[in-house]
Amino acid sequence: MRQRIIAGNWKMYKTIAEAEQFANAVKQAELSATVEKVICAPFTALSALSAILKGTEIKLGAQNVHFAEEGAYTGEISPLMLKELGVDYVIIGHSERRQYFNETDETVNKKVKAALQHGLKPIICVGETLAEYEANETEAVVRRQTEAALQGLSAEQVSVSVIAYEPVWAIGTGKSSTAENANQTIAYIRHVIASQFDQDTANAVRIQYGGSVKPDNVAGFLQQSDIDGALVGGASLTVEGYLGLIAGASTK
Ligand SMILES: O=C(CO)COP(=O)(O)O
Repeated sequence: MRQRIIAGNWKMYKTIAEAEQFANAVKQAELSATVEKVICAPFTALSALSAILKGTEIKLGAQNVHFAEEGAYTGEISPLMLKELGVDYVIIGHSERRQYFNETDETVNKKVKAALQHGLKPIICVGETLAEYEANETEAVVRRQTEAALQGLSAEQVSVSVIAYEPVWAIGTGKSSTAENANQTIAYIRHVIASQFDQDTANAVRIQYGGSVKPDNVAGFLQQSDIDGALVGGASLTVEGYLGLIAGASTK
């Protein structure tokens, strides 16, 4: 049985003070132990959050990482720096980074390998654009992105990774995919992994859905056969929203 995982992707929101306020509020709450809980915060807030959340079940994630340990890469953050901050997960290949910052399937693969090499668990984002969806290219796109991201990994490394299927047309729009359609695409991604590696690895890897997930729809996604969690933007920014997502993900 795969453990459910809810990750909040705060994107470029929350100053350190706002992040501290959020963390101090959430750590007071009774949280379901069955769901793995992650907050992917801006780099600037990671140190403060690490101190506040130490000893709680809430894990820290980053939203990007460079593939080099160090070097002349102005503005970048290395896996070593994230590990030093107590970060467990790192989002790699988010569609906003593919769209605005030239992230490619090749750089995603390099970053995934570097993250795993330094003990970070990648949350690897795949998903089609609206144009690709309307052209019935969803499966071709997620196959290409998944195979490229996982190329050269061991079965064990894939098993500890997380994939996030995020149809770009559902991100920030309020128009999520249906639970059934999301499950169909995620089952296809699992099939791709079974072909690239083996069925046991495909059965072990956790695959999230992301794209307008809210406390009032998260349970519907998690009740699907192949969906193991959610990667959530907007709804994870408030304490009430984040707690609601955890509660919704805890229902059978
Ligand atoms: O991009 C997302 C998470 O990485 C989804 O964002 P929303 O939940 O705001 O649609």
